[in-house]
Amino acid sequence: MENINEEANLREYFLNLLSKSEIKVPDEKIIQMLKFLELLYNKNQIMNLTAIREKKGMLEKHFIDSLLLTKVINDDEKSFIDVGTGAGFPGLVLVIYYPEKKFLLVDSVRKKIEFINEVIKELNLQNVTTSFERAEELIKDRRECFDVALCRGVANLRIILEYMIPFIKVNGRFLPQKLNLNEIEESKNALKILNAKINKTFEFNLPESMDKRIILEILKLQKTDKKYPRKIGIPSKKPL
Ligand SMILES: C[S@@+](CC[C@H](N)C(=O)[O-])C[C@H]1O[C@@H](n2cnc3c(N)ncnc32)[C@H](O)[C@@H]1O
Repeated sequence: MENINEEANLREYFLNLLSKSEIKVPDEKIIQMLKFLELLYNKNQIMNLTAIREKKGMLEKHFIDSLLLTKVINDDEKSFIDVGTGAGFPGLVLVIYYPEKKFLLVDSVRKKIEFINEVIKELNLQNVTTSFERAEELIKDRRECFDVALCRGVANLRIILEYMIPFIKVNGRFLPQKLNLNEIEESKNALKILNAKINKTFEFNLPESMDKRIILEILKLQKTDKKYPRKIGIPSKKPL
């Protein structure tokens, strides 16, 4: 009985967050997202997947935060890569939200990708593949393949620009999520070298905590020189 009540409460809480954020999600996808939440919560008891340990916090700070991207993603964008997806944010939430789009979720830590593979199997998701390579390695067979690149919480903007811009097609978009605009100034050199520009910044507040969230829209203007990204570890040790 208690379980049924908890489930109903959480669902109500999620619906309320979605409504405050003006994000519409059909019923069958809500059910899938709540199953993903349950799997994450249970796995997080035995393995450190996220520092947010309670379900309501996960719903706001992981699920709603990931879904903010739906306000920026366009219908004609079909192929996505999420690097450093961790426990699946933002990528796996968007896999559920957009069954007609294709996703590649990447993390260098095998056990995180194994968790994601469990969720994919459990929810029978068909529009996603995964890899536990590092971005600097994976690029060799995925250069300029994706309409959109995603990356949340991985590293400073100038570092992730070097990881991500090479994956995107010319005229494609990189949509990193950030907490503030502080890293833009020091990323100017990286943007120039990688032939990319910041086109827009979108600002949001999470619906409960009111914490600020930023999504940057970065356009890839021309092909990236094949020497980028540099070898494993160099982008983070010696950022552009
Ligand atoms: C702080 S976690 C963020 C996870 C998730 N994106 C989120 O926002 O909850 C950063 C993740 O990036 C991964 N990572 C860092 N550098 C990477 C690289 N070069 N290639 C692939 N994954 C990387 C780490 O293994 C880690 O899981």
